[in-house]
Amino acid sequence: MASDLLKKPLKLALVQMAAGADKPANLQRARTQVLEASKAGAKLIVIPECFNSPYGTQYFPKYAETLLPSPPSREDSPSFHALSTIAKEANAFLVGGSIPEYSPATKKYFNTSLTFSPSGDLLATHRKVHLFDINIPGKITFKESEVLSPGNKVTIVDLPEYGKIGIAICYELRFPELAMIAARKGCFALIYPGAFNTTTGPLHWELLARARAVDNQVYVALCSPARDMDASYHAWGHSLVADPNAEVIAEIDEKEGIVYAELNGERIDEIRKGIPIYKHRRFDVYPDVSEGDIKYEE
Ligand SMILES: NC(=O)CC(=O)C(=O)O
Repeated sequence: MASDLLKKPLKLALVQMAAGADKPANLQRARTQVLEASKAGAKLIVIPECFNSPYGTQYFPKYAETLLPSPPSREDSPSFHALSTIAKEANAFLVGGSIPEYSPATKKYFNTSLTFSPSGDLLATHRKVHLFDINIPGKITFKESEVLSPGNKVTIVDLPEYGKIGIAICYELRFPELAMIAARKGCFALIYPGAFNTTTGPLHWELLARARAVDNQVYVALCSPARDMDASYHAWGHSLVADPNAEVIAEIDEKEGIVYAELNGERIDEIRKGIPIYKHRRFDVYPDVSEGDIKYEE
């Protein structure tokens, strides 16, 4: 029996690519690796957070592109046009990691993810809602809000013929509310382009992916850049997929490569039938965060 959440099996690929200082080279690298994933049969392909630039507040203004009005011109956003073309060439849904965005209207910068259909049409834009501002003395200090402004919407994307996915970026994995809202609005998977680091990654990356999966009984996919020890930010890597039972079903180390997983709606149904938390919730005792005044894009 086909699942209501994911109507047919879907091959997912996470492209853990290296992203350096040369933007055209990053775009070319994304193309080569996305096409490789599509040749292997992937129909939903994800690339990492900040795939067109090094990750760091000092780089965002230089690499930022203007996305509005949409579609932007090729001069305003070479990455938008590259992603649209790559999705079409790959004949796959493409979650285009994220890029630094500049809005001339508001004079603000954002960390923005664009998702394209297999025909190259833009399906969704997600601006990182929770900015990564942390200070772990002696280890890592990072303050996205020095340069970036936050987005203000939950993003849910309908993939025709398959079902819905929730999209959020990196640090947002730490906010269970976003995941709960997307899952309760009917998503079969939560997709996070992300770039944890060698301080937070070892303890939190897999833990949080498995936590969001077990909380919500959905697939969770995290796609990181490959680690570059010459860069100012050392990405954790370890792109992975957790299944609805919180089992890691595919994972890579810190080097470049592609992670594949078959997503199956019947697996979600089976897990929800065995442990029916969806039926046991007590919204007479506590509120349902997926109801009420939520700003989301669907
Ligand atoms: N880079 C991020 O947005 C988040 C991260 O590294 C962490 O939460 O840890």
